[in-house]
Amino acid sequence: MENIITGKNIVKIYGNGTEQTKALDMVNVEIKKGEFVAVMGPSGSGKSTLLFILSGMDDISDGSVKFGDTELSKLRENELADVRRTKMGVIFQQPTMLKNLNLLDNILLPAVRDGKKDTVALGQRAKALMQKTGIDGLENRDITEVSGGQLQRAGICRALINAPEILFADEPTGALNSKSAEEIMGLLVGINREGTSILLVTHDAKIAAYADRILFTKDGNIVSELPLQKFNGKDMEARTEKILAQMAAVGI
Ligand SMILES: Nc1ncnc2c1ncn2[C@@H]1O[C@H](COP(=O)(O)OP(=O)(O)OP(=O)(O)O)[C@@H](O)[C@H]1O
Repeated sequence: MENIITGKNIVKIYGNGTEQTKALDMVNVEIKKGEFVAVMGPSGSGKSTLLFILSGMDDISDGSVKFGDTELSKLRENELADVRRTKMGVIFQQPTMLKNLNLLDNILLPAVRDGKKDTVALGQRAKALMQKTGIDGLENRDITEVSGGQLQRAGICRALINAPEILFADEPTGALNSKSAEEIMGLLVGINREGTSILLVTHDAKIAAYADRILFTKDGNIVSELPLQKFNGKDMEARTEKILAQMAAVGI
């Protein structure tokens, strides 16, 4: 299978002068098309930095990141913005939605920015995504009038509106109760089955257990990885145990 993301010798240094932090230190990483990869590791080990770098939201200090055959650092700012908006989706712990727009308009925003003119098709796509994620009927709600779980579902719809090739998710269930978290993970598994690659950052082994492969980070490096079978709705406990055992083995 082809790589959707190839990172080589990635170095990320924040700050300058005496106040420098090396957040990533020669990281090599590959994500295959269609893969669902989770990144786990202690606080400050570089998980979010890796997600920011691989999604082009932040630039590297050294090394290279390719999206397919495209070297991200070689793109002009507007070219990178286009790739990010049309081929990548991002969700965070707390979706940042605009307060003066209803849920539907927030979901449509990346497509409107993309200049897509076929508003009927777009409306239908938004409707289908809202149905799939279980928030149809809430189109006209203000973002303050929905639950955290519903807002995260809207965040997923927004991330998928331009049919991205990869979804980056940084602690997407971190603010949710365990039932909502399970439902969101079920949605992500479904999205992955339909072909969208996923890179998920989490500190929770139960959440990482939905992925096909786990990368473990420590002190700015990937120090270990664990391949799993594709999740088929079973063996959740055994998968979680495996992850916890490997974390203990590598001392994280
Ligand atoms: N904008 C920034 N400026 C300076 N240092 C930063 C910045 N962002 C992150 N860092 C530092 O880089 C290192 C890696 O941070 P990062 O947020 O990637 O870790 P993480 O594994 O995602 O942590 P957490 O689980 O706490 O979110 C840490 O030492 C952090 O303090």
